[in-house]
Amino acid sequence: MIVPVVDFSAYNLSKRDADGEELQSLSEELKAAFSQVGFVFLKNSGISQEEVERAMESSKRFFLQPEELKKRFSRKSFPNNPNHGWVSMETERLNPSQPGDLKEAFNASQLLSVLQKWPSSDAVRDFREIHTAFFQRCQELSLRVLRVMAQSLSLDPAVFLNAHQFIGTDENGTTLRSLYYPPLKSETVNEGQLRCGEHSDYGSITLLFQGSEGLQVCTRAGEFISTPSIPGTVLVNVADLMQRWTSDQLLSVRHRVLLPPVGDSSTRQSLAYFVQPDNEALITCCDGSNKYPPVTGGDYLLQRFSESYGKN
Ligand SMILES: O=C(O)CCC(=O)C(=O)O
Ligand SMILES: [Fe+2]
Repeated sequence: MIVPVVDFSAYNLSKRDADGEELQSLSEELKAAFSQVGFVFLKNSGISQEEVERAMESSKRFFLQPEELKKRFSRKSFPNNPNHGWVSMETERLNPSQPGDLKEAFNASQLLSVLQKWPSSDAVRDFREIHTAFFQRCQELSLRVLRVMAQSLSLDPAVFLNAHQFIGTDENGTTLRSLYYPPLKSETVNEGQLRCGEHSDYGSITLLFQGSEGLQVCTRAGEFISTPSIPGTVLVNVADLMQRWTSDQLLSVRHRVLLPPVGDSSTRQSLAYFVQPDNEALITCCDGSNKYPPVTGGDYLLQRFSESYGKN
């Protein structure tokens, strides 16, 4: 199994609308990828490699600051939005049966909230502006992908869009997460510990921009295979709530980030844009079946967060 590369030119962000025939063939390619592999590389999406590098470079300056400075922005220290902010090394376990992940992250969500706190010391003065702009570009692209996905299942093209109307506000949990995997010494790594434990994502879809290799994706036969990092593309995957929404027609697949080889002290960066349905959107199986009970986007997300961060 390899992750297919699909050309998104027909509905590229610089285009106002798409030609009907081109859109139809794009939707067929996406359906094949999402129903068989769960992941697809999109090329010519409209988000440039320069935009990705700018966001990664600004994040890296934040992560390289002393711990005390980062702590001021810790996740859970903002009562208005418990998900926003910095996550320190080994705090999160995406595979709850294994030790904490060897990564740091910064989650940005609810951009429009005036209460949101953003890093603003000299080294990271541009952090808010760059992350907000990148969030908005990812938002535009995700809505386009969701529209094509609805068409791929012969549904009303607006069916997924209607449940993603409030991205960026406090009524929607969509998050841009910048990830930094620091250099590791193999002596200090615990048994079973990874850079990012085996998991599937929670929401509707995820856009992932990787600075280097390291991601592995699980095949239907249960074997993890390494994916390349292809500059200029965005890796898109179906997440758990979308699999449930589509009554398992589209697959949310487990993935993980491996440790670097022994003696390799390189760092790794990625940007993950986790698209979530609106908190109040009621997700019911889109084929009209009752394979899964209806759940709201907000309740589903809270339940999944409590599993990966523990109860405290
Ligand atoms: O860093 C990566 O490449 C993947 C991260 C990931 O899968 C996640 O945070 O959900
Ligand atoms: Fe993931």
